[in-house]
Amino acid sequence: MTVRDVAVEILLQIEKNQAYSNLLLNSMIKKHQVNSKDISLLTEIVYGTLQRRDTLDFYLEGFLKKAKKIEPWVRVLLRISVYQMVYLDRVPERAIFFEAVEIAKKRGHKGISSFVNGVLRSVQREGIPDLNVIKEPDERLSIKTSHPKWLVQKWIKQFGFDEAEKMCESNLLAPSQTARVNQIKKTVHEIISELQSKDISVEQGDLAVDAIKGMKGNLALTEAFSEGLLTIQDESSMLVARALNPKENETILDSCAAPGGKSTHIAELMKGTGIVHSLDLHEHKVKLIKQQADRLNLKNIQAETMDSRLAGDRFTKESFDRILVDAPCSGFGVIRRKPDIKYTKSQQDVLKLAELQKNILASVAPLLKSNGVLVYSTCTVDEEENRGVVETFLNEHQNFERDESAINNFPEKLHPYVHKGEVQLLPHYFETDGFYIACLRKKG
Ligand SMILES: C[S@@+](CC[C@H](N)C(=O)[O-])C[C@H]1O[C@@H](n2cnc3c(N)ncnc32)[C@H](O)[C@@H]1O
Repeated sequence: MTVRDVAVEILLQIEKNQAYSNLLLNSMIKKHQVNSKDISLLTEIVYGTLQRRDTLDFYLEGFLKKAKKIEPWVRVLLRISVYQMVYLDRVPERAIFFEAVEIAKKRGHKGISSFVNGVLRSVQREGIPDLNVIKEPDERLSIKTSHPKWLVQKWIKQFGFDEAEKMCESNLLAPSQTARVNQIKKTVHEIISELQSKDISVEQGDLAVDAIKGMKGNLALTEAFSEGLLTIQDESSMLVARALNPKENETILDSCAAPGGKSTHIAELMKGTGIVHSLDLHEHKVKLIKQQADRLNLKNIQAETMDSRLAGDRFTKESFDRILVDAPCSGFGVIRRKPDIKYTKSQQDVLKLAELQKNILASVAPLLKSNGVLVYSTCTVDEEENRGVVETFLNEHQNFERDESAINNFPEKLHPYVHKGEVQLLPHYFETDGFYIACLRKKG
């Protein structure tokens, strides 16, 4: 199968089965033994086409008017072809046309291949339509950046038009790769010079003191990763354990812990002492926490499969020094990494998730000691989750208050975004994931 054959197959499965783009891409690369030089083109076509799906449909609309019903695979093929024509300078148009026609012949018949050829030739001849013909600003932003209109309208209401526009545009960029240094084993400077001596160019991160950035290629394949010196993690996520601020020998609950990014960070900050109880609802995901703890040689993590809404049946009241609720959320902060999120998540999902987050917080709150710290975090930017959930929690739990101590020690460049013990990072502020962190304390 050629790169474009595989791209059509992946995009079709995402559409039909709502498969996760990142997981499916990795498994298809393995299944079809895509060679390393083709992986970047495949990734670019799959993510680019997915990121710009609605824009591409808008471009194609005028050329498809006379067509009766278009089969899903034909639409996907046209989308990837127009994506390459419009956004990828280095791919010659004759290669795009030739491959599109070959795929259409293989998957369909001669009639379909002439149809595909005809549509693409018309796009080439007449050019793509100007997006400025869309008069309504919210509709134009929705089509231009390929975010559903309800979400664009919600973000305009929440952040204002300019901020919403910046966020939608930055969601189209490729995510950066950062890693956390396991500071039990090496300092950030030691790791940087070690990697540089192997011609891997890296530098210190911008926001988190544990971060290195700028690496190209797959970090999971490096020696430093398999030796447990590094964990791939976005810098915004690294701020969560710093906000929790665990101390050596403490007892910590991480109530939604898989795949273990933050549990392992907490365990590292405790230098392998004390205990981190890491819960997750799904058994297969709990295995991932154990794998990460083993890779990093962390003995102070105890991972268990459990619904954290039932944690009160398993643990005694007031038994934890600190609790983290890194909650299941809509994920609107990680659209760069998982573009499918913007098409699959609905406002109803947001409301359900906010309810689940409130229930998890309410269940774990009694397990925290007096003066203990509760951190609630999400990788979303949605106000009905995030701030809305914290406000409901504080109204219903008068024995809790906002806690500014740890979050005020964040690097100075974050200060404009820190307010009363909470921080909302949007992806365009520092090219990180969009992330929300709130620190609360149980009154003594
Ligand atoms: C945002 S992810 C956690 C990421 C993790 N903290 C990390 O840094 O790697 C949310 C997790 O919550 C889990 N989850 C969802 N509902 C849950 C529940 N009721 N109890 C425990 N875990 C739950 C999901 O399986 C998912 O792994």
